[in-house]
Amino acid sequence: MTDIGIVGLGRMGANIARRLLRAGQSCVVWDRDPAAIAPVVADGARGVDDLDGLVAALAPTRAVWVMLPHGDATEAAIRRLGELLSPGDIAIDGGNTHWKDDIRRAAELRAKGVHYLDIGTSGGVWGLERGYCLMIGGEAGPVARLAPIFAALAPGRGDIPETPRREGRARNVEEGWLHCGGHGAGHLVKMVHNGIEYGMMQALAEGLDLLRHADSPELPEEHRIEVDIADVAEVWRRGSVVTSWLLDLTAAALAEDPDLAKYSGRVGDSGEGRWTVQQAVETAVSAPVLTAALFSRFASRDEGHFAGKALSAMRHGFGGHLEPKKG
Ligand SMILES: O=C(CO)[C@H](O)[C@H](O)COP(=O)(O)O
Repeated sequence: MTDIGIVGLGRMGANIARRLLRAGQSCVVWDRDPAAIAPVVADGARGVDDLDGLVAALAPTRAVWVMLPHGDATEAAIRRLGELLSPGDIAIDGGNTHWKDDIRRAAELRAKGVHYLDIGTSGGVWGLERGYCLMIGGEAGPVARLAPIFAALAPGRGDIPETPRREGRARNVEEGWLHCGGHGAGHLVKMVHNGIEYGMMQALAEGLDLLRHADSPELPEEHRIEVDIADVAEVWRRGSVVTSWLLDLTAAALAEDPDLAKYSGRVGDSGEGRWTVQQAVETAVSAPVLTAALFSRFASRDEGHFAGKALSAMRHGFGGHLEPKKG
């Protein structure tokens, strides 16, 4: 494999470049922030000043991996790559783009003979050490060409036991990378992965919240139980049915501070949960857990809290119940 280009050296892109460099793959890297380029160059990449320079520095046939926030930044980079790349080259979007955008872009790039792959990339800030789970959409040819890149980025088999009765299926899946289907399939699978992530996170958070409040003054005294949720999260990591990486991360955070005081309780979102719920509506598939998890994030923001005010107004209206104005 010749050099690969990496565009965007944020939390994900820089470590993707580093993991490839560690595997012996040469990389040409660019970020619009020059300060982000230098540390990756120090780790062995070749830095360039702009996207044009990146494409010029790569030998045909090229592969350029864009790892930018979804939306305008990614769209602009892919559009410019469409102008710069030559027939046979491959443009990759490894971010969290909506899969419908992939279908449109792939058609636009195909008209110029440029291949396009959408790659859902999971592993977060731990990917450098643990590897990245890759969910790939696009034509089989470019996927096969980049197989060594995917193998280097993926976690590998590790110590995960083999799933019985998988004989005859693609081995690379067990190493952590999957060609999910045609254009858009990679980001579709990643979108739903993130929707599931919301649901799992929400379930853990609600369960721990219940235990944290098991000594609530709402309960009669003889029913109040004090629970150390940092220890509960830790013990659940060991052989329980709910073991998971999300639980590992939760246990680590609770060990540091059982009150999680550095967080406000306001939970953001980057869009994939919303798209998952939209997908559920468009396909008439019932997804109540994923939807509730998304809506719970919205509620966490307490912006205006108008619904609560409306409820109080109705309670006041029909029952004379008075609720004090928030202080
Ligand atoms: O893709 C990811 C994890 O798989 C990203 O961390 C993403 O930001 C998570 O989604 P959100 O920001 O909406 O919680």
